[in-house]
Amino acid sequence: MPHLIAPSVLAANFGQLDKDVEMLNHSTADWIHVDVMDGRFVPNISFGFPVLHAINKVAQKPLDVHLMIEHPELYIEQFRAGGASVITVHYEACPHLHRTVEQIKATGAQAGVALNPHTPVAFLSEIIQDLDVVCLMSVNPGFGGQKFIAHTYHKIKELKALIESKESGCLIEIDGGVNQDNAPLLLAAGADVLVAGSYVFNSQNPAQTILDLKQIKK
Ligand SMILES: O=C(CO)[C@H](O)[C@H](O)COP(=O)(O)O
Repeated sequence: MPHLIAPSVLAANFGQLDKDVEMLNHSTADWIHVDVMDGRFVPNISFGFPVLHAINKVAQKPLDVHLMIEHPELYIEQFRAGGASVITVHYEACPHLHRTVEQIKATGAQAGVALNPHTPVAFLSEIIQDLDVVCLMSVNPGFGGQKFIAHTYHKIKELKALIESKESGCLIEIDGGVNQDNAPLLLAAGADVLVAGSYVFNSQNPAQTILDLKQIKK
């Protein structure tokens, strides 16, 4: 399967979010990654429902909604109603992860689970068959523009082995500090979806940058 590119609108220009989403519509981006932060699970606050609705009005690509929030189970249906196609919750925020994953799937959305950099891949061994996406955080969540953490490569390999051993069809998504230098190595290690925020939106030509990431050979 060709890899997917999911630009993160956390790094978009807020004065022209609608124009940036229009640009993504006409680009080779596959998904639009929306980071939701609550100021509790992570030390930053980003989008809530009104912004998600505004993005969804313009977006013609699936919205990949990443919930960096405590108690995500309280809001799953609202995020789905706001246009989320993929809903990703954090392993570290979900004591009843199986129930929360079932709740996401019951809405018709694809279910993702994100792991912080320090969380072992093996913690997903009993739920990997139920997941559509595993998002490996390659920075500590909360902010765009951080430095990529290199031990992500070995987590990708471990996750790939777990997915194969359990015959799961889930995708491996990498989020944080992705750029043209590390993207080929991430894909070679087994990544399927690359989230990129500042690398795309701070570039001279974001659509071309997305195309360049898309055209990397595995
Ligand atoms: O939200 C994030 C961390 O919580 C991500 O880093 C963001 O989705 C991507 O931004 P960047 O490519 O600038 O790291």
